[in-house]
Amino acid sequence: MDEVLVAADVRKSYGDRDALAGVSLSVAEGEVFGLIGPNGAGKTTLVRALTGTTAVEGDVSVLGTPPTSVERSRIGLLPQSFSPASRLTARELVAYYAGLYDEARDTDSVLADVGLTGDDADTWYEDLSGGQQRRACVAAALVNDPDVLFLDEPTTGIDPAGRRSLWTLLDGLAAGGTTVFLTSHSMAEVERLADRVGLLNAGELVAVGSPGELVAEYGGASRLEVETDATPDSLPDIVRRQYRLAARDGRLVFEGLAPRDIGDAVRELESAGVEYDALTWTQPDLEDVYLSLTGESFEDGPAVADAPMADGGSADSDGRGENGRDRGRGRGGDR
Ligand SMILES: Nc1ncnc2c1ncn2[C@@H]1O[C@H](COP(=O)(O)OP(=O)(O)OP(=O)(O)O)[C@@H](O)[C@H]1O
Repeated sequence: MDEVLVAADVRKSYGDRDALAGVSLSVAEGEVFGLIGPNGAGKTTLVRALTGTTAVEGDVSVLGTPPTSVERSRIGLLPQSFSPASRLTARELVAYYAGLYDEARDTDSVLADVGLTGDDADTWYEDLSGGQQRRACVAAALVNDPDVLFLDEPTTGIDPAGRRSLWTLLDGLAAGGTTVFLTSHSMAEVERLADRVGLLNAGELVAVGSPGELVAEYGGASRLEVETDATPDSLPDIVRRQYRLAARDGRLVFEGLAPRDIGDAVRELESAGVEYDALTWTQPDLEDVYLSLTGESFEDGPAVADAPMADGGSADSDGRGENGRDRGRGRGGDR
């Protein structure tokens, strides 16, 4: 398969700060590549390097040529910060961008793809909600039916249903051969969409692989968490010898417990007279990979995942992301 995006030892510094400290990667045609990493890791700088909107050291090629030489109509870009004229309706905005290309998709059909129909399409940009504005911006990036689509945090501020419909849209585009380079703070989004994921930390790409590969390598083991006052020390020796036990966040944890062994572990607890309020079996996911490789925890603040974002995005109202996992408990230092 052809390599559509190639970065070789890309470096970018601002003063004495290295935004990119020698990043190399390649993305194949039709691949969805998800870039994750903490705030300030260099994700937007890498998108800018790949789109030729900032000068960098090292080699970058897009569709086989330097990014500044690629035919404009073949690239779609949704920057992280995009502030179109506020006194245009969503329809006028998309039509404006359509007019920049010799050939473009039908404005109404692109608006429908992002879920902006009826009155919303004829509402001034400044009067749309934050999520509707983001949808309009996604539509503007799609209108030229690009071969390569760069989306820098595309779903920020978009509600869960809107995110899912956008994910379906991106699935369809990738299936049709569009190469998608996506940055996101939503691990659920990246796990759901990306064929491969790169984790950028302090300007360095510290891991690249499919979500499954990364989870297998860095995600740690599955575990059973028991809400109880019991601690490992309070359990009989025979149980302590048989299981890898830990006490964490006020819970008793059976580390590395496979689903088929849950019943036996619970029977052991009951025969030891342990009282518990709840049991949760957890399989590691991309969030665990992120935490283990960045050393962050979700108690560190709103830097990651679906936590509230400065530009208007927000966590689901109960603080849980799309995968329903509790974001409130810090687990980064646990493994
Ligand atoms: N124009 C600039 N001038 C000076 N420093 C900059 C500039 N753009 C980025 N930086 C710095 O480069 C580093 C990487 O920034 P970048 O925006 O690429 O991070 P990011 O991973 O996209 O962050 P976020 O998740 O917050 O969007 C940061 O330390 C940032 O302060």
